[in-house]
Amino acid sequence: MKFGVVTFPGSNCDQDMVYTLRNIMEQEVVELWHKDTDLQGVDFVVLPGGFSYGDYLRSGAIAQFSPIMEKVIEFANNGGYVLGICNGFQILCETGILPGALLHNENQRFICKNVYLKASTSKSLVTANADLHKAYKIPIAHAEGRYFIDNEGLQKLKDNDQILYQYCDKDGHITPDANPNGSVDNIAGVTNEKRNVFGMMPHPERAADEALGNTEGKLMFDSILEQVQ
Ligand SMILES: NC(=O)CC[C@H](N)C(=O)O
Repeated sequence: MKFGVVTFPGSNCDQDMVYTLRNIMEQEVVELWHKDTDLQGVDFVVLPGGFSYGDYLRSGAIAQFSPIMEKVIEFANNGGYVLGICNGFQILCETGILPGALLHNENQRFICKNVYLKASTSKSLVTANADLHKAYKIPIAHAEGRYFIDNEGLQKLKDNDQILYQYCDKDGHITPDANPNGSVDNIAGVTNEKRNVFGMMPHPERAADEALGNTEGKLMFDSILEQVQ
């Protein structure tokens, strides 16, 4: 599969993503620049984590207007696969392709630590392989990760089975104590109604290499490749 990883000024997880896709998952990867207006025929676009445009105004608020985003939005609207990790998720919410918004963490601090996640549905490319009863240990690193959506939007997410991941404790219980940032319903990731766009705050690409001592994030990439190929 041919992946395109977009770098914005201020992205800092782009090379982690390129490394994981190219070296661990052994896929073809095209490195795309925010000023590009050609997706070079990729099958799957990834918007990586970081601080695009310095997180000015709000994380993702400026990146959504990058030249490449016009193409990414067109690609997504035509059914193309798009995955946003952390800042990528923030950008996708800013564009409105994904529902909801990412607000400042409840404690108003940048949080960098391992958390536990549970896949909430197996009906998606990224969670198809997940054991719905297992808590996966994946790192987070963000200041604006508190997922917010109004009650009507939340109901719609639930009715359409669009919640991908929820924060939980190590035994898989979804409790307020296991919620690192104050997200509505412990939500850590969502998909769109058409199920071709995915966003999540945790970083599976930082937990995919044995050298890092945790490969629980690799499952998500395995899942994507198994479903699409
Ligand atoms: N690792 C990331 O992508 C996090 C950066 C993000 N802009 C924030 O909320 O702090």
